[in-house]
Order: sequence, then C-alpha cells, then structure tokens
Amino acid sequence: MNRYGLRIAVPRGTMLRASLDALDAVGVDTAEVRENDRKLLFEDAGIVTMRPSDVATYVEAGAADVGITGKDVLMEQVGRDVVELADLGYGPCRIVLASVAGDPDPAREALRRLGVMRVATKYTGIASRFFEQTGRQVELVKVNGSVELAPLTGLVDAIVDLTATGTTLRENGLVEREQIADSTARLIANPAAHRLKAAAVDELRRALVAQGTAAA
Ligand SMILES: Nc1ncnc2c1ncn2[C@@H]1O[C@H](COP(=O)(O)OP(=O)(O)OP(=O)(O)O)[C@@H](O)[C@H]1O
Ligand SMILES: O=P(O)(O)OC[C@H]1O[C@H](OP(=O)(O)OP(=O)(O)O)[C@H](O)[C@@H]1O
Repeated sequence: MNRYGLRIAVPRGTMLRASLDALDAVGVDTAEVRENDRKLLFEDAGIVTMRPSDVATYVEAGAADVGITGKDVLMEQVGRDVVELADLGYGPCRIVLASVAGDPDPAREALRRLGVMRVATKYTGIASRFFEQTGRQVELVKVNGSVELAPLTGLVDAIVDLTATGTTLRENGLVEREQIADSTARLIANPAAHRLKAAAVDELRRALVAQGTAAA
C-alpha cells in the first residue's frame, strides 16, 4: 500500500502518464505501473488502473477511495455520488460543437429549414443538457468513438466532441462552431472515504495540488 493508505483509481490512456508523474511527485511509487502495460491492480502502490469513464464507478462504490478522471467524464456522469476535491490542471481539453468547414452553420441551417439538427456524440448527457439550456431541439445519435466521421458521411449535421490540439477536427475538415465546456483532470473521492479517511485524503489532495502548482 502507498504512504497515504488509500486505493487510488488512475485513468489509462491520455491521462495516464501525467497522473503517474503527479503521483510519483507526492511519494507514490508508480514504477511497477509504468513497467506493466496489461496489469490493472497494483497492491504495493495502492493503484488500480482503468478507462477514464470507469473511474467514478469504482470510486462511487468504494472499490477505490479516490480517483483521477477528466471533468468531461464527471459532467457526463453527473449523477454519480463522488466528491470532487481538486482540479489537477493537466489533461486540458474542451467539449465543442463542430461541423463541416465551408458548410453553413448547422444550427442556423436547421432553423432555416424548420428542421431538427442531427448531432452525433458519445457525450449524450453533456450534449442534451447543452441543447436544452440553449433552447434548441436536436436529434442525438450516440456513437462510441471516431465521432468526426459522422458528419463526413452524412449521418449527422454536426458533432459534440472533445478537442485538445484541434488536429483531429482539422484533419477531418471540421470546424468548431460553439464551445460547450472546458475540462482538466480532477481528483475525486468516495464520500465515505472522504469522511472516514479525511486526514489521508486531505494530505493527498494538498500534496497533488502543491506539486501541480510547482510543475506548472
Ligand atoms: N488530447 C486529448 N485527447 C483525448 N482525451 C483527452 C485529451 N486530453 C485530455 N483528455 C482526457 O482523457 C479522457 C479520454 O482519455 P482516452 O482517450 O485515453 O480514453 P478513452 O479511450 O476515450 O476512454 P473512455 O472509453 O473511458 O472514454 C477524456 O475524457 C479527457 O478527460
Ligand atoms: O484535438 P486533438 O488533439 O486532435 O484531440 C481530440 C481527439 O481526441 C479524442 O479522441 P480519442 O483519442 O479519445 O478517441 P475516440 O475518438 O475514440 O474517443 C477526441 O474524440 C478527438 O478525436
């Protein structure tokens, strides 16, 4: 177990390296995680690794005391009973509405046609709330990845997706039309662990925030 006595859920994929760097900097030895690509549970380090979209599931159930995942994931899974403790600063990205460059604005075009805009996304929660709040009726098409393909093939008029550098949008001839949300990595806790292991959770939170400030 690590020095905090907490089981930490760590996201694989894009945020893995920065998360391990942050944990190393606060005294959690992540060497074994870095050396094992397929292994998922690391008892000595007190780390479990998983898809970012599963982190809140494990933390909510208490299968991990704390976890790291993207704000976008938390916004999508808005009903989860977890406590958001800190913005860790890394993993910046944005959720945007985008459509084919050169085409008319899809929202205005739908209005003009008196039709409903069709939008593909894997963020159906974020998208439906956004369109509801902005008073627009849309038809959402749930896709599981490579969302940029959907408007290029005529499946939809626009997409709601994550963009970071903008490369994927550009390489697929798409342009951003509206920004919906900003995201960075967040530290979350199980509500019971937050109460019962308050000192350890707070020590980890303070250390991670301090090292993030130092690294920035
Ligand atoms: N440049 C980026 N591209 C993609 N995701 C990023 C980027 N920067 C930060 N992120 C964060 O990483 C998360 C996605 O990570 P990744 O692409 O590795 O997972 P995934 O395979 O899409 O997983 P899941 O199925 O859980 O959504 C996003 O939800 C976001 O919070
Ligand atoms: O602006 P960029 O820096 O190009 O990054 C954005 C891309 O990253 C994400 O895809 P991801 O790798 O998570 O795969 P996915 O399409 O299967 O979700 C997102 O869906 C974009 O496709």
